[in-house]
This record gives sequence, C-alpha cells and structure tokens, in this order.
Amino acid sequence: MENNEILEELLNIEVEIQDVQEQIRALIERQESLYERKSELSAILEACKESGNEANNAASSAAENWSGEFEWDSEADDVRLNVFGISSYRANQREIINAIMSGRDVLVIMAAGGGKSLCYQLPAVLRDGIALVVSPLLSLIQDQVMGLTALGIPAYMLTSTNKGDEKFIYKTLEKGEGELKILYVTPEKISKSKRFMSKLEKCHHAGRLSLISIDEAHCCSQWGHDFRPDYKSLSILKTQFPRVPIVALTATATQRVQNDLIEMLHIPRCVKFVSTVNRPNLFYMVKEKSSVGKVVIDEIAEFIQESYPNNESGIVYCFSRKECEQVAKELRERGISADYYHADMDVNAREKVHMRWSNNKLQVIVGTVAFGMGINKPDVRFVIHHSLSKSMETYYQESGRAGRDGLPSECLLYFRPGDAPRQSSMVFYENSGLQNLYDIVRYCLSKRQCRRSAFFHHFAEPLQECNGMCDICAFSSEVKEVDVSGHAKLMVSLLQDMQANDQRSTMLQLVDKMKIKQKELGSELKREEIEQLILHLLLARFLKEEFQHTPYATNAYIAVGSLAKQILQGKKSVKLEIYTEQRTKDGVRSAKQCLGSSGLELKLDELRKELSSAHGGILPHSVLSTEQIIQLASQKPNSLEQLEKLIGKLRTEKYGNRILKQIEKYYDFEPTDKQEIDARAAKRLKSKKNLVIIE
Ligand SMILES: Nc1ncnc2c1ncn2[C@@H]1O[C@H](COP(=O)(O)OP(=O)(O)OP(=O)(O)O)[C@@H](O)[C@H]1O
Repeated sequence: MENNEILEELLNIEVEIQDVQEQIRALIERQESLYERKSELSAILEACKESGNEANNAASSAAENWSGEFEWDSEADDVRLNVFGISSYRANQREIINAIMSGRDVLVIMAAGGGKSLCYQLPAVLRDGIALVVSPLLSLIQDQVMGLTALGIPAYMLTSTNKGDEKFIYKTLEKGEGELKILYVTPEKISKSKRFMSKLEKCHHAGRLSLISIDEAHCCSQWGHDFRPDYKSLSILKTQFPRVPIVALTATATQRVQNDLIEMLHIPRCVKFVSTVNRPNLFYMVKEKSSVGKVVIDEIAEFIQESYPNNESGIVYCFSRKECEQVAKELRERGISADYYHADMDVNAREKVHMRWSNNKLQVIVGTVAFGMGINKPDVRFVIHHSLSKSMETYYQESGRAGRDGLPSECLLYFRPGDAPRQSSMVFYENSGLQNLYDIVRYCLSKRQCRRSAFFHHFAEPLQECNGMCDICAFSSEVKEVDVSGHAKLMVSLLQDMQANDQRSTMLQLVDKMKIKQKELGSELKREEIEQLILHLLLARFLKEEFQHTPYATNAYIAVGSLAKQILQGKKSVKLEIYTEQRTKDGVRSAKQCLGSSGLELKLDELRKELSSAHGGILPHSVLSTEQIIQLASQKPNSLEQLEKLIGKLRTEKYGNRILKQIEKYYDFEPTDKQEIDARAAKRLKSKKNLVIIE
C-alpha cells in the first residue's frame, strides 16, 4: 500500500470516527430525554392511580385525606373569613393548609393567581410563633407585607432597604417580645447574614419558629426558569430546623424541577399538591410574525384598539431593551398609551411606570423578562409576545400574567423562525437551554396540536378539554403535509459543501442560498417555508446550531447535524405542514364555513360590523347554553337576523367565533329531529366533551 493511500484511509477513518462520536452523543442525549420523559410519565401514572384518576391532585395528598376533619377547622374558617375576608377555599387550599398544620413539609404547584399565598399565610396566623417566608423579589415582599399589615397581621420584612425595623425584628426573634407573625426575607439573608441565622436559630431553639415558606420555589432548581444561585443555600434550612414544616410554592414545575426541589430542600417525605396548569380563561394563539417590523406593530396596535378600546390593561413582551423602547414608542405613535420597562432603567423610573400601569393610567407595559415575578395586577386582559420566549415554562409564566381574576383574557405569541437563532445564541450555554427553546419552537410551529394540550404534555399532566380556547381548536383551517425531502437533501448538501470550505452560514444566509439553488429542484418553497424547514431539521437533529463568540455578540450558525446522513441517503422523508388557505385574522372564515354548510348566506361584512359595534368594551360574558345551541341547530337559521336573535348575547368577534365554532360542531350532526339532537347532545355532555359553558 502506498503511503498516500494509507494516509487517505486514515483520514477517512478519522472523519468516520468523528461522525460516529457525534451520533453517539446525539443518541445519548436522546436517551436522556427519553429517560426523563419516562420518569415523568411514570409519575403521572402513579398520581393517576393514587388519586383515582382525578387529574387535579397529586399522589400523596390524595392518599392521606387532607380534606377530612381537623381540630383547627373552625379556627381556620374563622381566620379565613374574618381576617382574610375570604368566603370559601379554592381547590386544594384547605388540604394544603391542613397538611402544613399537621406539621408536614409540603410542595405546592398551583397556577398563577391560584391563591398560593393564603396556603402559608393562614397557617402562619394559626400556628404559634413566627413564620419565615423566603421570597426572591423586594417588590413582591413589599406588596405582601403591605397587604398583610392592612389585614392587621403583624408582618415585617428584613431587607437592606428597611434598616429601621431590623432592631425590632432581631429582638423579637431572640427574645420573643414584640408582635411578629410573618417575617419576609430574600434568600440572600439566609446565605449571607450569619447574624440573622444566629437569631433565627435562637428563635427556633425557643420553639418559636412556626413554619418556613419558600415562595417561587422553582428558583431553587437548576432547571427552573428563574434559577437563582442564592436559593441553593436554602438547603440549610431543613438541616438546621428539622422539625419545622417547610412549604415550597411555585406556579410552574416540570417533574424534573419538582424532583430537584425536593432533593435540594431535603424534603423527601413532603406532601405534594399539584394543581392543574390549565388556565381555562386564557385564549392561546400563535400569530405569524411579519419580517417587516412596522407591520407587526400595526397588527398589535390594531388588535389592542379593536379588542380593548377601553384602556383594558395589557403587557407586550419583547426580546431586548432596545426593542422595548422602540415598540413602546411606535405603539404610542399609533395612539396607544404605552411605556417600556426593563432592567437598564433606574429603580425609580421602573417603579413609576409600574405604578402608572397598576393604576390604569397606562394601558400597556412593554417589557423584557425583567417585568416578571411579582406582577399582581389581576385584570390584565392580554399578554402579547412580540418575540419568542426562551422556554415553555417562561412562556406559561409570562402569558399567565393575564386573567388572574379568572375573566377571559388573551395570550398572543408572534412567531417567525428568524427569532429562534436570536434566542438560541442567548440560551445555548444554559442547562438544557437549547432543548427548552426547541420545545417552544415546536409549540409555535405546530399547526394541528391544541396549544393547551401542548402545555399539558410539557408539564406531564393528563389532557383536559380546551373548549375552543386556542387558535387551533377555535379556527378551522386546512393543513396539508408537503413532502420536502428533496429540499432537505439539498440544504444538507449545501451546508456540507460550505463546511468543507470552512464556511459558516447563518439561518438568513442559508435561506438566501436555498432560494437560488432550489430552482434546480423545479419546486420552489417560499422564504418563510424554507425558514420553517430549517427549524424542522434542527428539531429533528438533521441540522444543528453552532455558536461563535465575537467581542460584541454570540452568533448562531446552522451546521450539519448528527443524523443528516439519513437525509442524504434518503432514509428519512421530511414533511412540512402548510395551511392550504391563509387563516383569516380572527377566524371569520371558519364562521363562514360553518354557516355555509347550513345554507345560510353569510354576509361577512355585515356580521363583522354588527359584532364589532356590539362590542361594548366590557369583556365578553356571552352566554350560550348547550340548550340554546341545540335549539339553534334544530332551527337552522336562514337569515342573519334570525341567527343574531338566536345567539342573542353575542358581544365580541372572538366570542362570536367561539360560539359559531360550537354551532359548526352541532351542524356536523345533520340532525333529523330534535329528539335525535337531544339524545346526541346528552351523550356528548355525559362524556364531558364539547360542553359549552361560556359565561
Ligand atoms: N379562596 C379564595 N377565594 C377568593 N379569592 C382568593 C382565594 N384565595 C386567594 N384569593 C385571591 O386570589 C388572588 C391571587 O392570590 P395569590 O396572590 O395568592 O396568587 P398566587 O397563586 O400567589 O399567584 P402568583 O403565582 O401569580 O403570585 C388574590 O387577590 C387573593 O386574595
């Protein structure tokens, strides 16, 4: 064998070894995520078994019957009503309180606005001694202390900003003299103040530390979206105060975060209360985002002005500080009262904007993620994401700031594939950062999966009915699958060639190259479709992202992924989901379709006009009972007036559309007589599917 041949073979083997290593790495990653999903599913199964298939409560809570009778029942009822002014408990609150009162450690996962505070504040009032509450943000703490003081509960905070109370607090902890029931601290106090910890130790020694509550507990976990290193030090609490019950509370925690929390806080025998992540009053929607910035702002402004003309509050989330300022300015130019909020502003300026918004002097806050925890405004009617969030958790949390009062509210996410690399260059160094980002990208790309069910899937929760409260379920739109294997193959070869020449390509550059090259294939994809294809290939690991740091930024490049060979060898076909007809902005087309099938000539403009003028600004409380729908279906309206009369309280376009969607379902019956309809409706109601409650 010639030397040259040996060298060449050696080189080939080297390349192949690298390739195999890449594949092994990818397979290990896949194996890890499968293990994780397996443990999540096993946990759900366990929870379902123990709670007799009831979705809402997690395992141990059900087994120990925390809803039975307890000796503190009447005192607790008295405090609930006469101190907190709350007439009845919400789901799980009483059970959680009973578990804490029984001295157990408790993990509470309850959606935003679900009423977590009462769960630890009420036992804090009932139990002798002082309750310690660890909370991550000063503004949150201030709110809570103000609220409790107003209720006549002696609550204080020990932070660097209120040195005045420090002396009193330390004396009370040490000697038990002053009146103090609930003490709020930030996690830094636990990790950094030896003095505080020694006073707390004395308080505990004298038997006066009643419970420890850890708010926003997901901050403890490396996998939590708001991970805070100081929360790590909280592991000391159980070691130092083993018999004091710890209650950890959060709005979002995947199975992995839950396990992490339990381990970190040393509470392996805690009672878990996992309430559903479902927020039935929130309408979720993903909107295609134009690549022209002005068009996006026009759409957002139009949406706000049409749907919320009476200054109803909203939030617009943006990617960067600069973008926040720009979007706020452009919204103002379009007549919307908006201002920005981000971490670069000084505290006073931020506080001022927050206050104006809280007092309804400002309609829209345009914020970065810095406008986050501690937003307690209950009547936020819409949360719009101008840019992609970095994970499903973050999106759930941010969009969840809408509708904490339980009234119908909307969550819109503007998505275009080009936003993904912007985020990935920010998150790639985080634990599972890319994986988390790809989860939300998958959510945005989906054209068939109910948005709500995507959340259930993500948080490993059994499915629940969406009731037409997401764009996928509310608007009917034809989606077809297009085979783009040829384009995928071309893309991979293009990248391979570039890599061989030591060239890199951003998503944008790759799209440009594809636009030219795809002509050879004889079938051309649009720019947006090529972008979508790139994302699909990234999600399936046929492609991967690589990052390069410059002194100013980190750039994301698209490279050939570990499984790309399968595409080149034609072992995998690639399909894109494409709408066969453009979804109309608000689903009127779906109404048209549904009414069309009944023979009703839909006067689209008339209906639109009527519906928008009927929108009185007050949030819709359209009521259309199942009986009314049955009636409607059996009467087959054949004029617009008749339809409107039947629908009666139709107030807004979007609610109108929901109702029409329901009608559509009923028309699918093609019923012959009323009895038949009643029987079928009863059957549906029995299976709890398609239950229409719009109130
Ligand atoms: N049983 C109840 N009945 C009526 N209102 C309640 C009840 N429990 C709590 N609330 C109210 O619900 C609102 C939200 O409660 P709370 O602030 O405790 O929510 P949360 O779960 O901590 O939400 P977040 O995670 O967003 O902070 C508050 O105004 C609170 O007074």
